[in-house]
Amino acid sequence: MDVFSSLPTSNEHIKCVDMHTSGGPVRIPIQGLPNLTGTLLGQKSQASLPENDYIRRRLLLEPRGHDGMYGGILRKDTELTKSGVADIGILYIHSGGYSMMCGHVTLGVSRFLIDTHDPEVFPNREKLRFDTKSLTTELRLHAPCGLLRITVPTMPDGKSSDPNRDVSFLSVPSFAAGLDIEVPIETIRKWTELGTRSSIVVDISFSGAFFAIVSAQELGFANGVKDIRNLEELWPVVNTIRDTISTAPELSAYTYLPTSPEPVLVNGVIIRDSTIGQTREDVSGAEVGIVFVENAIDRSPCGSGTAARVALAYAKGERKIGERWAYHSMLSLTSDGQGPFVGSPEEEIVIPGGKGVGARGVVVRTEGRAYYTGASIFVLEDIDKISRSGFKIMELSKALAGTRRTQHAQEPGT
Ligand SMILES: O=C(O)[C@H]1NCC[C@@H]1O
Repeated sequence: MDVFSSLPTSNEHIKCVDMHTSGGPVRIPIQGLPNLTGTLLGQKSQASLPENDYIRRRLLLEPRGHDGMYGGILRKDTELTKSGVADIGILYIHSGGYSMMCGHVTLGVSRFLIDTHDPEVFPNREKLRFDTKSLTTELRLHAPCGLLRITVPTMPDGKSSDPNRDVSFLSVPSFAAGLDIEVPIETIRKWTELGTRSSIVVDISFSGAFFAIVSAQELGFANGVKDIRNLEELWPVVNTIRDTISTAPELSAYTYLPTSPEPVLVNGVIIRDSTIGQTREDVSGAEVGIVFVENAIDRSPCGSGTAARVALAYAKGERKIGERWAYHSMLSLTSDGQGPFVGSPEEEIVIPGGKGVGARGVVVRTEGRAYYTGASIFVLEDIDKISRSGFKIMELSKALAGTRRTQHAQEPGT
C-alpha cells in the first residue's frame, strides 16, 4: 500500500473508471484532465483537440492500454447541454482517434453516469428523471453524431444502476444506404476463399457511422464464421472492401449523409453469419457478426453496428417494428451466449434529404450490459518520456525509418 498511496503525489495523475460492455473496454477519465478548449462536439471539437491528443494517447495506448482500447471523455458544456436538450456530452476516443458514435461506450458510460453523484463529474445528475414504476432512469447524451436517448435500469432507491438488467439507447436516425452493391475485387487483392470470383455483394447501412455489411459465406467461407480460423487474417479482406468503397466514386456515393456534401468514410466492415448465434425466449432470432472498426476488431457486438444492421434488416423487410434480435460477437458466442446486444426497430421515420432506399429509416433501440472492471490512477513521472504520450508498437518501425533517414542525411559527405 505504501507505493500505491504515494504515486498520486507525482506530477500528473488522471483518475479513471474502467468498465467493459460485452468485452468492449470503456475507460472513463473522471479527474485530472486539463480544461478542454471549445464547447462544441462533432467535427469542430475534434479539430480543436490536437493539442490535447496526448490525453487520448496516454490513456488508451501502451503501456496503459492497447490497440483495442476505447473510452469516453465527458463534456459538461456542449451546445445541447447549454440549451437543456442534453444532460451531458461525450467525446468517444479509441486507440486510433475519435469516433462520431460508439454504442458499447455509450452503454457503459450511461451506467456510470447513474452511479456517480459527483457534481464535478456530472452536474446534472440529480436532475435526471427516475421512474419508480419501471425502475429506470432516463438520460440524454450529446454524442458527436447527435442526441442519444438512454434508459438505465436503476435500483429502487433511484441512486445506483441495476447490473442485472440491460441498459438501452435509442439511436440517431438510421437507414440502409445501399442494398446488394457489387464491389469489384482487384486480382492482386483477392483472397484464397474468393476462388475464381472477382466481385462480392455487400450492403451499406448507417447508424451514427457507416458500415459495409457482408456475409461470411459471400466472402467464400462456405460454412460461415466456423470456417474462419484466424480473425487477424481477415484484415486484408476488410481493408480491400473499405478501400474499394472509398476510392470508387460509384461506391462512395452510398456513403453520403443526406446533409453532407462529401462522402463519409466507412467506419466498419461487418462480416455476419445468420446461420449461427444463440437465440433466447425474448428475441425472435439471432446472428453473429465480426466487426472490424477503425484499427481494431470490436470485442463487443458493436452498438452502432447493431443499429445499422437492424436498419438494414428493416429496409429489406426482414424485421417488424418492435421485433427484437440478438446480435452476437465471436466473444459472446464462445462465452455461453452471454453478452449479445439486442436490437429492435423502434419507429419508422423519414430521413430528410435521404434518397432511394435511404429516404426512410428507423430509430433503433440497442440493449446491452456493461460491468465495472476497475478504478485506476494513471501517473506520469517527470523524467518518463516513453509513457508521456503512449505508443503503438506497430507505429515504431515507421518512426524509426524516419529517424534513420534524418541521421543519414546529416552525415557529412552524404
Ligand atoms: O459499439 C460500438 O458502436 C463501437 N464499438 C467499437 C467500435 C464501434 O464504434
